[in-house]
Amino acid sequence: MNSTEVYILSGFLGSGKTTLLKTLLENERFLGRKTAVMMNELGKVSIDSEVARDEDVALKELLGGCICCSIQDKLEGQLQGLLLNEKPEVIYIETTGAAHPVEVLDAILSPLFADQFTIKGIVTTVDGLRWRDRKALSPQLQQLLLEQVRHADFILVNKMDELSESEQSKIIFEIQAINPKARCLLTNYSQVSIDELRKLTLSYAKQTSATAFTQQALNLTTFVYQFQEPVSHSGFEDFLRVLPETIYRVKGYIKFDYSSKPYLFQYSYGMPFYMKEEMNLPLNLVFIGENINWSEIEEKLKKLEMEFKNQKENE
Ligand SMILES: Nc1nc2c(ncn2[C@@H]2O[C@H](COP(=O)(O)OP(=O)(O)OP(=O)(O)O)[C@@H](O)[C@H]2O)c(=O)[nH]1
Repeated sequence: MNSTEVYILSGFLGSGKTTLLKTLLENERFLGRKTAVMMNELGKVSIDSEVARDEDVALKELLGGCICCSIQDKLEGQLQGLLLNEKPEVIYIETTGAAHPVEVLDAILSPLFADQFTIKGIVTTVDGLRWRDRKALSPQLQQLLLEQVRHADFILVNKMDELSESEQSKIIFEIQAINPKARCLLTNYSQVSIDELRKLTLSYAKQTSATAFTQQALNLTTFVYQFQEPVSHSGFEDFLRVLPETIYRVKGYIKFDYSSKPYLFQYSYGMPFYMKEEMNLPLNLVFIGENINWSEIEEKLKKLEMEFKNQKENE
């Protein structure tokens, strides 16, 4: 099955995410791809959704909370519904301006279907004026602006028309200093070509050295491991003990040597958590991290599975 491309549109309130979505949907209409949109708004009533009122675009709205915290479960259900019923080739997820990028990725990557996605990247719009005057914001909001820039893979410094040339270069300089890996573009009304975005890739895939070389280096990356076998619990604990600190999140289902049912496993900033499940679920483990060599992680997990298999054969 072809995997669905997913783009996360992040950015502060009023920075131009909906305008960007409009641009992208126009591009998609031209390309003729089956497109779906998920919009998340903090309020109970959607204001922006008419952007996607096109019979060719499947639209899901998540209202009344932020996907990165209060309505994660609802998001999972809606994404699964979209995948099953609409089978889109591409999904655009517009987050609320208050969302933190790591938490959004976390919310989207359900172990039930993460292997059906190719997360292409986090596209962040920055309101140039807001950035210029950011010192007037509360420290928390300044921090959120910074985090949205730091974790982005593609940054649109928007509302260029409102800035002088020297302000434009100063902002680009500041943003590139915070996130040198992201592509950074100055835009008016979030005008960007979809071809530029399609060059992004955030999900780990086995790469030949040639493709790895041409691919853009990204900050946050994701990786899905599919277990074929149970593993030893103590071996898995050893694996966790030496996980790099920049793996922020691991979640999914895992089977241990002593139980026929899988466990839901959650790991957040160094803390593991296990809960026994009553039914068999796909044994996918989803990882989110920064600057990680995922092939090393993959090798270690494979080794754990092999060890269990060999041990069983010797019994
Ligand atoms: N002057 C100027 N205005 C812009 C530009 N891009 C967007 N806007 C305007 O800025 C306002 C906010 O744009 P949106 O695209 O709705 O921003 P958003 O990030 O979706 O906003 P929220 O949904 O509130 O988070 C709208 O009135 C846009 O027309 C730009 O490049 N220049």
